[in-house]
Amino acid sequence: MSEATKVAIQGVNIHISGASLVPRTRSPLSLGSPLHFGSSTRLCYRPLPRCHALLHSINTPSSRFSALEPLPLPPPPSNVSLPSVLPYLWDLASGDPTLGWRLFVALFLLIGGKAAGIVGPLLLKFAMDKLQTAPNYLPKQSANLILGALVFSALSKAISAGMNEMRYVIFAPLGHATGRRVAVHLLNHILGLDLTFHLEKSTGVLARVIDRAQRAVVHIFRAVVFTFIPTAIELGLVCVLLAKQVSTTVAGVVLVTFIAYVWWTIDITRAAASSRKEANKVEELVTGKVVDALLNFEMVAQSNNQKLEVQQYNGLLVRHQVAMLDAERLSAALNAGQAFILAAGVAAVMALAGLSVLRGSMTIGDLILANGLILQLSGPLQFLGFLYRDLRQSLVDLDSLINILTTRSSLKDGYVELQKDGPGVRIRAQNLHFTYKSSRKVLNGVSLIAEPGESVAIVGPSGSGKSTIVKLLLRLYDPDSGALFMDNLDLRILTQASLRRAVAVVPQDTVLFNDTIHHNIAYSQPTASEAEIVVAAKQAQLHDAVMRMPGGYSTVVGERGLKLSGGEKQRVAIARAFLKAPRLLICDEATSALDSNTEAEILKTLKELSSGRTCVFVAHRLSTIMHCDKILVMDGVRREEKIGTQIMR
Ligand SMILES: Nc1ncnc2c1ncn2[C@@H]1O[C@H](COP(=O)(O)OP(=O)(O)OP(=O)(O)O)[C@@H](O)[C@H]1O
Repeated sequence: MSEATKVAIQGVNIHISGASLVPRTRSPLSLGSPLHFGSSTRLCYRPLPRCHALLHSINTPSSRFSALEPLPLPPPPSNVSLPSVLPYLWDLASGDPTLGWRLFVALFLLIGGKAAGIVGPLLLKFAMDKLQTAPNYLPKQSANLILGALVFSALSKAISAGMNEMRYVIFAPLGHATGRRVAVHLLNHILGLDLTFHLEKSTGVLARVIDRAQRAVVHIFRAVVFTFIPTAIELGLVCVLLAKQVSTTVAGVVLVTFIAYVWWTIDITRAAASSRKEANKVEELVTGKVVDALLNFEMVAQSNNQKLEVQQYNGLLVRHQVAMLDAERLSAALNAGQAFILAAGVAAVMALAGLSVLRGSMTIGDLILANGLILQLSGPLQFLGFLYRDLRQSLVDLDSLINILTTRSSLKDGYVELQKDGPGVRIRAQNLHFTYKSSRKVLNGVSLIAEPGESVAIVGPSGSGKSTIVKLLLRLYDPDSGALFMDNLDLRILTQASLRRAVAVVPQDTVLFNDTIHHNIAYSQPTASEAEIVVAAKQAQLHDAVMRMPGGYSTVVGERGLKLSGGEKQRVAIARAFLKAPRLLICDEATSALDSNTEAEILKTLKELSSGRTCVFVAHRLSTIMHCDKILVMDGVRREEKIGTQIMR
């Protein structure tokens, strides 16, 4: 190799050679002749199995509910106190076009329901007073009036309950829609965070946080809109009524009872919250543990570590049990205390009212009214305690939501669009240095130039940083120093979406979703037509294998479906890449897990795929890189002072 063909590598132990800097002329990919498309391609599809129908339904949201609302949503609350969370939820809910009329109708039903509840005891008092003072014989009209009052006082409870339920039906969709918006927002945010965040967080934990946040929003709505506000209104009405109709002392006793009840509820619930917080934390660990053990079952079984996994799981469950028992003890104290305060309040009111009746300053009707109104309040009060606990729990759950929503990606998105189409892309790496968080230095001055259409191999011992270069090329990380350019544009100024649109990766282990093979191929280009997917599968030499599957392209593959062989999985990745028609193709040890026959076949397909594109091949085997234009040798020796010049042809 002439000196001129060598590409200088700055830095210590990494070198690149250009086997030929003159791009080879490659025959353009011939797509047309062997494949015939059109209506006949539809014959490839067999009837959808049930599971596919289910997956299909997941992808087509009901028309009753809007699909994805435009983002962004309001900034998350600064803390999880109710005064901060409520405006946040209000902002979220106000995006719903039905908010106005739902609020109006709910308010009407709220007032109507509470009024109906209070009218009952009033009618009863009226009937009792009339009966008490009535002579032995009443005219028919008066008797009918009393009977009517008695009947309506009984019916008023049902009217009140009916209006309350209707209020729930009218307002509940808003709570659920807001919960959904939060969950969508959260998943959108999480998927936008960098790889470091995802590597640090367990998948199980993140799934749980999303689930809890969604439920927390629904609970907060239920507690605040359906209980706290209505109960406060009802309390006000009851106290005013008691003061006017019975006595201010009785109204005072009811108020004191209520304050004592709320105080006890808040005090004990606060104490229980820390136990629940601990229980939540451990629950996340428990879920993470189970998901990890089940996802990595093969590894667990191979290492004979079933016992270890179960032991660790049990240890976490014991911690969870302790925290839960603590919370349940406090919950028992809460319930008992609430019942006692309520009973004491009712007893005091009854004693006061009874004395007044004996003294003649109150009628039996007044006593019945006082009793009726207190009982009327006690229903929501008992519910209030339960919902307050729910609310506290929901606020604790929202804590994790805020933590995640306030986490920012360490990679700031760029603003320039990388062209999607073109014959390959020009890559320039300039003196790259990179260290993973809390790890040793991995890249120490890597430089490289690949012209459009050239193929570059990256070789080197395990751990020398080959895949790290791929991650930098995909901008999953930024280099600590130095820069990477595509089409002479720094990756940091490119939008991540346009960069990733122009790049396709065939990894060592292809990720398959538990979905149809059709969906799995289309994953790189979700808008692709059926015909395009079949073309890609044929180009990847996958079509015949798909046609042998029980459901053709509708066969569900992945962990919960049909298992594919290593070679078939790689062909799915290659079909994805064909479909995407990238400017840069990255094969990250794409054939290293395959036997030599399969490898040879896959390499043939990859060669076709790489034609006319810039390609980066990360490989251990010489067979994979023989055809490459340039070879970057990563020297795994980590002594920074070592400078070698190992050139491979
Ligand atoms: N997310 C990470 N956090 C910390 N260290 C990491 C991370 N990913 C990789 N490393 C470390 O960086 C070094 C380079 O890893 P990399 O995967 O780039 O090597 P490689 O050359 O591709 O290895 P192999 O051939 O085994 O795939 C290794 O020592 C690895 O342990």
